[in-house]
Amino acid sequence: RYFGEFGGQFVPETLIPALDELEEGYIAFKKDKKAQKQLNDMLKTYVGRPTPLYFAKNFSDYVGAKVYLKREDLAHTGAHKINNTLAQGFLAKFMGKNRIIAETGAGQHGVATATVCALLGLECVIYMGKTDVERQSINVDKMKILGASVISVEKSGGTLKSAINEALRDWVTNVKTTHYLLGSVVGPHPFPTIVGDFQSIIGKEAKRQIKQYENRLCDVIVACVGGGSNAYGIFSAFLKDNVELYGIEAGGRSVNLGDHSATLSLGTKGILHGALSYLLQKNANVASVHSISAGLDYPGVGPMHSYLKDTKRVIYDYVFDNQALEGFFALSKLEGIIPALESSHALGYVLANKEKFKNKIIIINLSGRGDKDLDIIKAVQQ
Ligand SMILES: CC/C=C(/N=C/c1c(COP(=O)(O)O)cnc(C)c1O)C(=O)O
Repeated sequence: RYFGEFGGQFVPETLIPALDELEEGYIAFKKDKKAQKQLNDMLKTYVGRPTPLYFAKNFSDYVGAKVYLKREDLAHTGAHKINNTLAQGFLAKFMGKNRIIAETGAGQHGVATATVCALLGLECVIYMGKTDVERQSINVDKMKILGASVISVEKSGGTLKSAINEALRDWVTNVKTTHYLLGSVVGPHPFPTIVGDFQSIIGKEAKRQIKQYENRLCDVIVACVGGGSNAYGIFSAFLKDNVELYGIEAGGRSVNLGDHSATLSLGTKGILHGALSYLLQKNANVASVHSISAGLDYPGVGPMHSYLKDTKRVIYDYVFDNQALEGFFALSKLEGIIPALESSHALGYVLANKEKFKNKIIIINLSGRGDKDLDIIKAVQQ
C-alpha cells in the first residue's frame, strides 16, 4: 500500500469498496493457476513475448558505449502498454466485470486497452484529452476500429491529467459493472502495485537476456518516466543488483513551471489521483505541464519512483524536447528503428551523456515505436 511514505488511498470513501474488491480480485487472480497459464500463453503467442534484447551496434559506435535495446516497440500494438492491459483484461473478466474504462495520453494505452477489449469481448470506453486526441490522431482512429468509444475531454488542459480525472469520475458512478484499467503505476493503492507487477516481466526477461549475451549484468539501465510503468517494469528485476538505474522525465521547453513534466527532478510532495507522490504544483494547485510527447505530459508520477528517488536507488533526470528529438532521429537514421517520442527521452539522455556512459554496457528500454508521432515530427520539421 505504501512505498516508504508514498502511495496510499487518498480517494472519496465511495471508492474504497471498489479498491478493496480490486485488491482481493488481484490476489485471487495471481493464485489462480489456470488464469495465470492462460495469461502467460497469450503473452507469448498474442503479445509476442519475450521481446528481443537487441544489440544496437551503430548506435553503440555513435555513443561510445555498448547499448542494448529492450524492444517493447515490437510487442503487439507497438508499446509496453499491452503487458498491463492484457493482464488487467483477464483480471477484469476473472472479477466478472464486463465494461472497461481507461485514460490515455499518447493513445498507446488506449489502443492496448481497446485491443484487449476486442479480444475478450468487453465494452470499452477510453477518455482522452482533447489536445491528445489531436496530436495522436492515428491512435484515436485505431481505438475506434478496434470497437472502443473515445471520449474527448476538454477540461483542465486536455491532456493525460484531465483524462484520468474523467475516468475516475466514471468509475465512481459505474463501479459495480466497470473495471478502470489504469495505464500506469499511478493512482490509489492497489493500482501502482498491480501495474508495476504486470510490467515487471520486462525486467525479468532483460535480466535473463543480458546474462545470456554478456555472461554478466549490464552497468546501466535507462528508461523514460511518464507515470513510470515501463521504467519500474525494467528496473524492478535489478533493484538489488549493482546496476545504475536512470529514470528520464520530460524537460519540455524549459525548467520553468508549466514548460515541462519533470516531476521527480523539479516537483515537490503532493497528492494527485489518490496517491501521495512527487507532484508539479503551484500554491497547492496542480500545475499545468508540457512535453513534446503526450505520454510523458503528466504532473504526477508513480509513488514507488518517489521512494526510489528519496532512497537514491534510482537517479532521475530529464532531457528537453530538442534532446528527445535528437534521440528520435539518431535511432531512426542509425538503426532503422523509429522510436516513440517518449522512449526518445531515454535515447536523448544517453546521447547527451556520452562521457558518463563511455564503454559501459547499457540497456535502454525502448518502450514504444514512433508511428503515432509522425504528425508531431512533421510539425517540428517545418
Ligand atoms: C497511461 C497514459 C500514458 C500513455 N503512454 C505513455 C508512454 C510512456 C510513459 O508511460 P510510463 O511507461 O507509464 O511512464 C512511455 N512510452 C510510451 C510508448 C508511452 O506510450 C498512453 O496513454 O499511451
